[in-house]
Amino acid sequence: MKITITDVRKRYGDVVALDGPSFEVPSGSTFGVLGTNGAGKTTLFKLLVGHDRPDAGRIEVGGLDVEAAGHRVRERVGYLPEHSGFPPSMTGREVLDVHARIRGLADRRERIDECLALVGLSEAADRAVSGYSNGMARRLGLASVLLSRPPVLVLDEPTAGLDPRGVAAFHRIVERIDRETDATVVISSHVLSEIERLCDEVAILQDGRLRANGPIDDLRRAAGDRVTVVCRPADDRAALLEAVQGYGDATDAGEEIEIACDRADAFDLVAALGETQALVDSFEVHEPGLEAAFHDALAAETDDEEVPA
Ligand SMILES: Nc1ncnc2c1ncn2[C@@H]1O[C@H](COP(=O)(O)OP(=O)(O)OP(=O)(O)O)[C@@H](O)[C@H]1O
Repeated sequence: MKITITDVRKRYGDVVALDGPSFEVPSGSTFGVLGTNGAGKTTLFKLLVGHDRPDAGRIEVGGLDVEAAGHRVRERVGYLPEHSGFPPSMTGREVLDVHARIRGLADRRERIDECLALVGLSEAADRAVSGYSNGMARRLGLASVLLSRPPVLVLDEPTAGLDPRGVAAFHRIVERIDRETDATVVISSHVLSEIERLCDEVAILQDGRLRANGPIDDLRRAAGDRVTVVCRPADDRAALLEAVQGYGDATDAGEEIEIACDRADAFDLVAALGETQALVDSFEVHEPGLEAAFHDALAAETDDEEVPA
């Protein structure tokens, strides 16, 4: 089910939370909304699921206007908010039973079992939620969203605060949903690698504005002229930093030094590193990823701001 966002604006007092982004989420895609803190991701999701109204602009889900069609849109969209809580004394199964009853599901028992299995909570289903880890609670939240098989899933920073195992488990579930259903899945995150792993397309927001959007492969290709050379210094890191000056933007990244440079300059840099072997233990050249596209998108904005009106 396609989602269309057109020139959506939202203010909270003096704060402009959304400043007119327009983009489409293709039907059946797994779509990432990427942005730093305060970029407007949660605001956009609240408008998308009808929990709040835009000041201007329009959002359509499968051709239905969210503002005009209210509850008909909410039936189509399963929303996992950034923070959700459950009554701690209830078991996971009881929580899902309440949600299933509210939605009037006919095949309640079977569907609850299916959703528990899908999120890997079958064995923990009859334990009190108070004993669940953060990761289990998030997966229970996802199960509650999946119960009514909504054609659109909106997941707001679903892995925030989870440990690496919890993140990996959540990712596997999203990948399975992507493989096995036609659902359109919209996920927000500020973790680039997560979006890169899970999503086909992305919209990058900053300060409420759309900075870039499209298939991740296209954004990567657009950023393709930049590569990152990562060096592990021998003893004298200051001398190495000095030696790489002029080839690109060098960053002291803990144990390593990263030099972001044009592909054309990378050859000269690698040759120079070869000549200064005493300074370098090892180096690698990294091809551009979504990270390069993200930084390009944000840097383009900084450049715009530097142009006098
Ligand atoms: N109810 C509100 N009242 C006042 N300001 C708000 C409200 N909700 C959001 N904002 C502001 O709007 C801007 C966008 O916030 P939003 O929560 O949508 O960003 P976000 O991208 O989800 O950020 P995060 O990654 O930190 O969750 C921020 O400056 C935020 O402080």
